Amino acid sequence: MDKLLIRGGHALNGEIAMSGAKNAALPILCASLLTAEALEFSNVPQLNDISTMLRLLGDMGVAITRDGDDGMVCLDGSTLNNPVASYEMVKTMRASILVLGPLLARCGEAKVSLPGGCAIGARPVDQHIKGLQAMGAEVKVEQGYVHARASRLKGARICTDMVTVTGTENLMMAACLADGETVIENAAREPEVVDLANCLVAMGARISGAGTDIVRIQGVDKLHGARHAIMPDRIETGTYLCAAAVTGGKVRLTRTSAAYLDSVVDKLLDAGCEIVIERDAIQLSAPARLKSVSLRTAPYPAFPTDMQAQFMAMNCVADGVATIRETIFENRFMHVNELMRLGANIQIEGNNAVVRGVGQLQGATVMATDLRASASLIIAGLVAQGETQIDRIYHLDRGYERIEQKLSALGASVERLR
Ligand SMILES: CC(=O)N[C@H]1[C@@H](OP(=O)(O)OP(=O)(O)OC[C@H]2O[C@@H](n3ccc(=O)[nH]c3=O)[C@H](O)[C@@H]2O)O[C@H](CO)[C@@H](O)[C@@H]1O
Ligand SMILES: C=C(OP(=O)(O)O)C(=O)O
Repeated sequence: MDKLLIRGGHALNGEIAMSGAKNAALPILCASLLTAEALEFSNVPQLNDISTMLRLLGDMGVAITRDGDDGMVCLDGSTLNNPVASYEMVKTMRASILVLGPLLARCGEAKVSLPGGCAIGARPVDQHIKGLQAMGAEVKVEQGYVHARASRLKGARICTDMVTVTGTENLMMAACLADGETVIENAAREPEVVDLANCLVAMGARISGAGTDIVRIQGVDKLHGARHAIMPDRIETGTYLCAAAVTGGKVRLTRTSAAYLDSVVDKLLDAGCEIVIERDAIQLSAPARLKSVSLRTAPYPAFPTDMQAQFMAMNCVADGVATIRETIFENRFMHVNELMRLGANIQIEGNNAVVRGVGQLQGATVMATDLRASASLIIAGLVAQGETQIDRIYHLDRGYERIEQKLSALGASVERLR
């Protein structure tokens, strides 16, 4: 199993380009299930989750052409013949549930394994199922699989119990081919939902309100082929900003946008960083010592849960005491014990973590437990004295494209041990 060895103490300086967003690319690839015409996507990141999704779509009969080097992926759903997502596929990637809505809408049936819990929480999919039932689907959950049938879905008014990102995406895709209008209330406003909606509209869907909490979809008989460029990864961007901030560095991140990062940029300014926003780049200059910043995670446009662990790592070496409140996932503090192995001072009280900044972290061997926890350990390792070895980095390869090359290009000492 691959490990990462980091020799801390190098300030990150220079310029690197950001990749396409994992969490936009995953639902957008699933949109290929909605049409028999070809789709061409650019800026698709090379990540394990993307390979898993392409394998899953391939299993279902979608024809795939991928040019790894330039992020192009072409999908042709005219040969779709197997509306089934097996446990073997789904267990490695929760986002596989995103095939449920489009499969059902196009094929009239779908059999998709329940994703099950994961390190950060139970993550049920009851809202996805409730929404499809409201659209007239007959849904049974048996032997770990969701079996859904509907000769044609019917438009419906759906109000989800909580804001759910993939739930909104699944229902939005299903509604594109439903009979009549679907209204999703309490919809997720995440930029990735908007990117998916833009792609669906390019395919002929009739969607309004994406990016607000009420999305309206007027069903059409069929969708057609289209081209779409995946949006930049705001979480990858935020992660490199934190890495530069913690090491006292100065970086320019290109092929990205600050437009989706207001809450993160605000916290970095509060921490004492200087930030220059360009049209498709962001520059950050770190202060000699960061100030602690408290935060509370919540659905977009509030502070993203996917950046919580990275800010926790920054706060470990900042001046002062920060309170970090996680409100989205019930178990997203798995990185805390590992950060403490590096000398951090953190106390957990329910869904609050109180972080008291220390003068210096010390390198140690730590274990990555989930994707963003892994990122937080890298950030901590970059500023720790001596060597930090991070085990189980397969989590990292799900969501960060060429991370050791990108960090090395900024002057970090990072080595993959195989
Ligand atoms: C592939 C992808 O885009 N992943 C993102 C997506 O995950 P994902 O879409 O899985 O997360 P959700 O927005 O659905 O989850 C939000 C909360 O709602 C709960 N819930 C959700 C659906 C449901 O049917 N029932 C239910 O109880 C979840 O357990 C969680 O507590 O949004 C999360 C929250 O921004 C991010 O951390 C993930 O990176
Ligand atoms: C939790 C994440 O991803 P997923 O929903 O795919 O597990 C993430 O991107 O931080």
